[in-house]
Amino acid sequence: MTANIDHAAPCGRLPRIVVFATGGTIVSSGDDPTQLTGYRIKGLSVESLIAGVPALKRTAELEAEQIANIDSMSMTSEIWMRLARGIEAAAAREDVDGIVVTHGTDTMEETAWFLNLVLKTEKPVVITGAMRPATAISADGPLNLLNAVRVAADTESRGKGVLVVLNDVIATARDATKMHPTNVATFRGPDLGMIGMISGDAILYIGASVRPHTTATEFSLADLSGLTKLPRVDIVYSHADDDGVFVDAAVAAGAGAIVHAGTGNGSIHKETEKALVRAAEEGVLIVRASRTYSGAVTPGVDEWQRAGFVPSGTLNPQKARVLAQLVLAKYADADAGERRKRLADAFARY
Ligand SMILES: NC(=O)CC[C@H](N)C(=O)O
Repeated sequence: MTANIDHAAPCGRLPRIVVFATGGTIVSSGDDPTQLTGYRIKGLSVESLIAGVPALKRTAELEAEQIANIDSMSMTSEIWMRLARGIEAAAAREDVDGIVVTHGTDTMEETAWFLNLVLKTEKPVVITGAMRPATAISADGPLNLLNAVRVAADTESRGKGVLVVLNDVIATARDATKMHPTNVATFRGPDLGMIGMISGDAILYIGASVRPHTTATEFSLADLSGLTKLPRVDIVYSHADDDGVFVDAAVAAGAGAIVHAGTGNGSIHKETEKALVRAAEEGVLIVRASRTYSGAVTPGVDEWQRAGFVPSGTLNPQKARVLAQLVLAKYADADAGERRKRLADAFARY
């Protein structure tokens, strides 16, 4: 069904959307319009971004809140928690119809996935950013922001989980993945996660995620109330000549879980396997993900299953890491066996 923004405003007033800004390319500046890489955040604020898109005024009543102003490769779980608390407070307000988050694209998928698992709201939460800095020729940020606000203002976007909107695509937080370092069509790939599109000013949904999200997950901000950051989980990336050095380093650094970004179907080098089995025996949770970035990782050989390694299914390594962090946070007091069972259940469910 098509919903046009002109028809989405609740009874005679413009929808009220709260924009939470965290930084990213969308507020970055180059030295001149042709500088498309190597730019930096140089003091542009979310207000200046909004002021540069006059059409926003006709689309929604906007409120802006700056949560951070960083490049998202330096994102932290401390910011995630602050952001999630801000969103929940805004979403609880009766006069607020939707939420937009502006964010760098590097870790956008991780932030979106975290929010998708913990937020307890049916109101639309849309995350957007840009691939070209605000100063660039053909900057993509202004239209992405306008489209994100349109999607957040559309009543059809309610209850769909956190949505990633970039380059006219509406994708689920679960499946959207950054696939290109510079192209504006970076969120794409074999498992794109696209459930809708923006065509002109029309918003067209063509699907929905069947995995539980937001109000239907076991996770919430209440589980994280005593924490200033999420538990440590490291990703170890496999390759020829691999060995257990980084696994041992992760255990020594206090990792509660390790996500192994294996070759192929979550495969593990025989030298690394010894270190992972040792880590599992010490109670560290082990997730087998894949560096192939598509398809599903299945349970694998008997030895891996006996050691309690959990296959990541269709979650990529960085999203598997976030899910493992939430399991560790929620089930911190459980014994190792129970925690591992919760982890396996979470990967099967979400
Ligand atoms: N296109 C981008 O947003 C990437 C720029 C920056 N590295 C960030 O993620 O914030």
